[in-house]
Amino acid sequence: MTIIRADNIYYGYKKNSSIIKGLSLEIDNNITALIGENGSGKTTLGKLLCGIFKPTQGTVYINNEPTNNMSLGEIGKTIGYLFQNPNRQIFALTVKEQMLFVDQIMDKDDIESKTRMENILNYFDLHEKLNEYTYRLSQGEKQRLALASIILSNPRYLILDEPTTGLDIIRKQRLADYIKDIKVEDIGILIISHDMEFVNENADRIITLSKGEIIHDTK
Ligand SMILES: Nc1ncnc2c1ncn2[C@@H]1O[C@H](COP(=O)(O)OP(=O)(O)OP(=O)(O)O)[C@@H](O)[C@H]1O
Repeated sequence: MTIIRADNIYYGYKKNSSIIKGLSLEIDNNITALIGENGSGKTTLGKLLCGIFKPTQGTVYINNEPTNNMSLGEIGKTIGYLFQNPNRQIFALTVKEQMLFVDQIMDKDDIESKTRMENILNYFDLHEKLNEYTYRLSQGEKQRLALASIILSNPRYLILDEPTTGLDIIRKQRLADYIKDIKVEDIGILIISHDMEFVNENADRIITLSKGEIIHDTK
């Protein structure tokens, strides 16, 4: 089932120069990896697919709906995006506040959402950090908190930009296990990564980008 579709999209940061050049792509709810050399446009494409950027030409569809006029909030109900730098995602003073912020947005029954929050924090080994200031967390802990808070909002699809950066071997394995677990729940994932070992072990499909164009797709 196609979740995200890009139809002949273009995007550039400067006038008359495109980073993404007439790219078309269909992504289903599998585990897809997006690889390519530095500067090939992976992060730019990830941000286009989740609506942070709007294409200068062409259209991105989510569940067959064009996203041109959708707000980031609307898209965010379906797609969760993990920034390459977790500092861009973490804005609350403490771990608990970061998680509760998402919770309040979700507007769910208290006990149910509290249990869900605790389970997710346990899963990412953050339960003992509940009252910790976020600025005191290590890079790997920030990465896990950013991911935990996205997952709490229950997205149908996840875009993870360099999710293994700053993770040790055990945490990387935990992330791989998590990816397998949520695949069972029918949540699709796009992993943007340079970590070929992680990609080869976990992805069902590998898309290679070069100079803003798809040059290889194992689908
Ligand atoms: N905010 C920006 N303003 C101007 N140019 C930008 C901006 N962000 C990215 N670029 C340029 O766009 C191109 C693609 O960048 P992008 O971050 O999408 O590549 P990437 O494949 O994710 O790279 P990396 O593997 O290094 O993370 C690069 O040449 C980069 O310098």
